[in-house]
Amino acid sequence: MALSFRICSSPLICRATLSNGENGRNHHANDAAFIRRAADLAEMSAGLTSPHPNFGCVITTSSGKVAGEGYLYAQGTKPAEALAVEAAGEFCRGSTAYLNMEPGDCHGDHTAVSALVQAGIERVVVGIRHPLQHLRGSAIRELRSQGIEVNVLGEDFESKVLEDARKSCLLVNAPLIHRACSRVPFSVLKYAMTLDGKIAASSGHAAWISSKLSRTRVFELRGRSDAVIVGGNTVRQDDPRLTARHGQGHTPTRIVMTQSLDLPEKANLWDVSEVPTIIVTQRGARKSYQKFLASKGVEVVEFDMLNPREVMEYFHLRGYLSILWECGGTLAASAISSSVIHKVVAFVAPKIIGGRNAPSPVGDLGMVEMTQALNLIDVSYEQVGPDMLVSGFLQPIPDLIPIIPSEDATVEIDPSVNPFESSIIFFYKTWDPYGSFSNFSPHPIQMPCGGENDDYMTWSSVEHYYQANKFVGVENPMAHDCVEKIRTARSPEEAALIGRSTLRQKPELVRNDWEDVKIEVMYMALKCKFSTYPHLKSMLLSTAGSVLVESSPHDLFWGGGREGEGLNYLGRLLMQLRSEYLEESSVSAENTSSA
Ligand SMILES: NC(=O)C1=CN([C@@H]2O[C@H](COP(=O)(O)OP(=O)(O)OC[C@H]3O[C@@H](n4cnc5c(N)ncnc54)[C@H](OP(=O)(O)O)[C@@H]3O)[C@@H](O)[C@H]2O)C=CC1
Ligand SMILES: Nc1c(N[C@@H]2O[C@H](COP(=O)(O)O)[C@@H](O)[C@H]2O)[nH]c(=O)[nH]c1=O
Repeated sequence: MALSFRICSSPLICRATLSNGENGRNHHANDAAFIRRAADLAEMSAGLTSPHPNFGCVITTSSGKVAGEGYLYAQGTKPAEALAVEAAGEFCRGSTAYLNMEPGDCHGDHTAVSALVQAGIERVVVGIRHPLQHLRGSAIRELRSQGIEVNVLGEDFESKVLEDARKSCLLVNAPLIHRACSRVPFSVLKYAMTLDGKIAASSGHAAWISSKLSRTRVFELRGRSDAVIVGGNTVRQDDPRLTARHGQGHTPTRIVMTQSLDLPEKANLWDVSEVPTIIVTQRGARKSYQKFLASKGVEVVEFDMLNPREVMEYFHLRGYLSILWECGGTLAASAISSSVIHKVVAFVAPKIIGGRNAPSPVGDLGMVEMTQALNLIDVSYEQVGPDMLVSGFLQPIPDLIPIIPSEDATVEIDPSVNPFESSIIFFYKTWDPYGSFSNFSPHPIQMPCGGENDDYMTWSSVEHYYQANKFVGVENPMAHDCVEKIRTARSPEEAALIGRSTLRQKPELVRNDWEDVKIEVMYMALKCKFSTYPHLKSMLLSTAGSVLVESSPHDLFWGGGREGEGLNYLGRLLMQLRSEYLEESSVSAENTSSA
């Protein structure tokens, strides 16, 4: 909803003009289908290039026909948006572009945004905002500043079918989202298991549990990972190659975690002619053997604390986005306990191997009751040849809902605020540190009575004035009574109670234009309050640069809501007032210096 209002002389009759934007559209099903298509396109480079931000773009004409598509092949190649614009040609004009993720123009590169603008795209639908904070929101703001209508799923319009489409956008960039929200790469634990829960025979022999088809899927999984990691014991037992076997495209680095460095002189992994191998080990382990490995071109990295989290934080710093854990149960248990595993992929083969000591996929987690079991979420089941592929998440993909409500509008109101750098000042109850910002604070205000004469009326609080205005100007004696009852209410809470209950029980007493004017009414009351009390005005000015959020968990219009899903209009109006005061003081400072 785009809202513009002009500042009027008297609040009682001022109108705010609502320009209803795209919310009226009910193309949700179409939007969802094309966003899902964009997410599918974004996947196209997986396995071909090193994991990177995955972008897909679908351009559709006003009649809903696909005019052009594109996806980002690899970092530094032509953006998906530019490719789709090229493919759509003159059909771009007046059309809609669907993006699984906000364009990632970075370091001054505006190729994606300018491609859409110059092509004459009229509307852009975005699955998710860019997860990386330094990029988040800038392309959306740039597109809007060029007059393009931009809808962000989950922020501008809600619906179940769109929620599913949005989920596909989160999934296709899970590694990037995790990079934005944590200091470890996105990790998938993958294993093949017999029906009786073994990952090898009691002898340690494991070739093969899963079918050829399943192992082809594993090669794909490896291809979309930056690295594959195993424990020392798996190297000793299997002498694995851990390659993607696809002949072209991306080959993941192979990592071995070993405390003892007790590894064989000869191993497939020491052949680094095509794929690098990195050994991560305890500091000081077997120095001579380290030299031997180095002579083979195998990189050795030492850790004081060799544990999965330290190792993952290290590879996060090396820019790895996605790791495939193909280790045995011992290391798997350690990785799960360190909560570095986000997703589990298990190939269950219809085989029985038995063996009391045969190894299982996950070693000791210290759990003794079934109620302690870790439940996977978003579990999916797929038959792959004779095997059953069960995959699910141990940790949900962070949802990226703005950490502040209405982040775009916030930046528009007060450009000095960076939604992700600035502090956020929450206020709600009058006894909070910034409780005086609340409408319930006991600061009487003098407001014009409206009409010809310049009479003023005293209201005990902003809340009294705001609630009474719901019923002002309604030709009904009951409405007049209501205004009087609210005006004389002994507390702001009482005034709010009368106003809210009357609005619910007797809607016919509410003025017709209330939805149009309520923001203006509130603005004028706040302007009066902060102009009347200098200490309140200086308190407001002292918050410069911070985001102000009324942390009401249930008032999703004036408040910010529990997870920032509220519109936070009270916070917005206070930030707008603050900007105006700051503007006034900088203008008067200039005048005095030039005088
Ligand atoms: N079916 C399947 O999908 C798979 C089956 N397997 C099978 O599983 C068996 C190997 O399982 P497992 O013995 O559990 O081997 P792991 O792959 O779990 O390796 C365990 C070794 O990892 C090293 N390590 C380094 N840091 C840690 C840590 N923080 N916590 C735990 N271990 C650490 C140690 O090596 P070190 O001793 O050198 O110090 C440890 O002995 C083999 O038979 C193999 O065939 C293995 C992988 C997949
Ligand atoms: N046995 C077994 C798996 N074992 C895993 O695969 C590794 C061998 O990989 P490579 O040397 O590239 O063929 C081995 O070390 C272990 O990590 N994987 C599976 O998908 N299915 C199976 O049945």
